Amino acid sequence: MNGLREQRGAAIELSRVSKAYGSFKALDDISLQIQPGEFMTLLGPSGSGKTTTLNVVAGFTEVSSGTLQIGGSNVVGVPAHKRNIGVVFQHYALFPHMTVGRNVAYPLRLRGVGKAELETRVRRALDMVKMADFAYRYPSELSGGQQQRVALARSIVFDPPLLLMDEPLGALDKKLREWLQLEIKRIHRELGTTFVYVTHDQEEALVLSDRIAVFNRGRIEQIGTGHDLYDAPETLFVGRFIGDSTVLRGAARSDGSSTALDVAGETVTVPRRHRDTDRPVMLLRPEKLVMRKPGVDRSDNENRLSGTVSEAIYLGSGSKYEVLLRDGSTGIVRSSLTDQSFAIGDAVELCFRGADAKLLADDSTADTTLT
Ligand SMILES: Nc1ncnc2c1ncn2[C@@H]1O[C@H](COP(=O)(O)OP(=O)(O)OP(=O)(O)O)[C@@H](O)[C@H]1O
Repeated sequence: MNGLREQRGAAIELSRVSKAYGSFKALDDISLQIQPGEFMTLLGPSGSGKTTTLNVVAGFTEVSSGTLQIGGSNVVGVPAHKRNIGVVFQHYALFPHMTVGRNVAYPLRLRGVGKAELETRVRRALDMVKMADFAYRYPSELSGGQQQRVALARSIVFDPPLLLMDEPLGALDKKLREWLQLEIKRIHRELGTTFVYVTHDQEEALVLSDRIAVFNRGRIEQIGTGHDLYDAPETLFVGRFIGDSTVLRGAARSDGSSTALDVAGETVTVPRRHRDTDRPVMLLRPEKLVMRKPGVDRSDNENRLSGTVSEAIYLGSGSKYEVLLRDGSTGIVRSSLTDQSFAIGDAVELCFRGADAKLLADDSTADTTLT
């Protein structure tokens, strides 16, 4: 038997996978490569295809077209129970009539593992999720978070090279969720197993993942590290889904090396050309915007937009402000404790350097699909 620590993760490769239900495409030509031992999160709004993708990998859903390899082997057509994958769902699905110990031992019994080895492995899996003291309890005697830790122990006890988790923390309160996120991260590090994790919560995705695949309407919009997605979103949907953002729209003009937008009579400029085919928008992260009282001097290459503070949210370490712009859209600014503070109703200017704005193609689905 290999120790848990020596377990290597499996590589996964989905290539041009589609899944249709009648004329509806739940997955529309998805390609995704996951490295051995990687923590990959599938992130997106409800109905975007995350669970369908996970179910395809698990073998619970067959693809309509495309290929799927796990550990270098083609597994299309291989039934779920022959794929040797650990799975954890949102609802704990422990057997209520079995103790914690027997629940965790179950996958080993199925595999005919002998008593001595079974006991060692169950103990080790329960140790890993810090539930060793609960081996003789029944699921009904555990809290939701404890049940989910037992479900996790049951899914790793047979050393699967791949662990799939579908919103495993979705039913838990925020504090517990944040603590278990760190536990899952630690377990991933200790095991070296490949983890594929489904969530609609972008903060959770940022905390956990090596890389994130952002889903929208059955397609993957972008795959990258949290840093890539925040700093260099390739689409407006990704820019809006990850982190806070201000989106500026208006009639566009390009003069070869720069693009200007007319936002309700105020012109803002970025030093880049947009693609001729695009209706361009500018996306700004809160930390790239500076809020000032109107009329304060500015540097030459600074853009400014007038607005009115519509919301002030105290965050402890600073404040977050929403600013109603002239065109009716909302700007989002973050300020630190040392900055000047503003009150709702204050007239302000939002200032930014053109180089700090992302120029992206407009996409009408980007606003409506936020969760
Ligand atoms: N068996 C099915 N028959 C018909 N449509 C389905 C079936 N399973 C899923 N769908 C549809 O496929 C789309 C993708 O569903 P999926 O469960 O993958 O979304 P999701 O991103 O995981 O969403 P959620 O976060 O709400 O679980 C949805 O529109 C869903 O209604």
